[in-house]
Amino acid sequence: MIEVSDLRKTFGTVKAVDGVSFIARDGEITGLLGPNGAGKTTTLRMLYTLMKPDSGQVKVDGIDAAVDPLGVRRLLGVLPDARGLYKRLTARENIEYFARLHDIEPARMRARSDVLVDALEMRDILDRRTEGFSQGQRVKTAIARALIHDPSNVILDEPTNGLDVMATRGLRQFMQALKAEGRCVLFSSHIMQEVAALCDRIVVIAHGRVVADETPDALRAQTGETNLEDAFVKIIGSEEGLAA
Ligand SMILES: Nc1ncnc2c1ncn2[C@@H]1O[C@H](COP(=O)(O)OP(=O)(O)OP(=O)(O)O)[C@@H](O)[C@H]1O
Repeated sequence: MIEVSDLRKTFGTVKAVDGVSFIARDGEITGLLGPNGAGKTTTLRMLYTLMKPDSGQVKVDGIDAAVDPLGVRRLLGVLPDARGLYKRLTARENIEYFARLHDIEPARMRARSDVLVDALEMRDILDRRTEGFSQGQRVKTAIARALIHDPSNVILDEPTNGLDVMATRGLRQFMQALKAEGRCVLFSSHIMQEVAALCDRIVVIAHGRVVADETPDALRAQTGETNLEDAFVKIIGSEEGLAA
């Protein structure tokens, strides 16, 4: 479980994250939804301890990220916005390198790698150097690498960015499987349909603030819109009105 309370981060005069609080629960998919520049990536970076918040608290499975950042990292599998593969290495080598960083013994690493490679349908690219990989192939490799230590919490920054329809479908099924395994899955997106199709809970973020935190059905009911995209526009629109 990931608990975020009153998280804040300012860059110069830009309040990128301005008091964000929410809970992402185990066995659920939580979507962080917001327009470009809303503060999603900055929020996620603070969650996975890449960036220090100005204030506020992040807890993963009860561990405070400010007190024990390494402990938190062990509990997280992260697909960062910069996928950051080692391009001279093959997909397999990228995955194995992360396994070694996590001190996973070889037999366990092979077993876990096999599960991920099959689930992500990436056996055909496993022994190719990642240089020249398509977006979808890069995302698959980065996800396999991120989950090699079997983390109970999974954070994915815009996972379907740049993926085609088939790759997106595959990734959605994969995320649903992670949920079915009881993991806490948190991902960011600016695409309403994607969030609607996947999430148990939607945290809408605009101008660095949470403007809604609901189930998809509650979001529709709250805004009086049956179409989630209209609901989203209404929420973001009214927030912009408030901010003006
Ligand atoms: N390192 C940085 N230095 C200066 N400003 C930053 C930095 N990182 C983010 N920002 C600013 O903070 C705000 C939030 O950015 P962020 O990347 O978190 O948004 P986002 O919701 O992830 O957007 P997108 O969907 O476009 O990726 C933006 O105004 C952005 O320009």
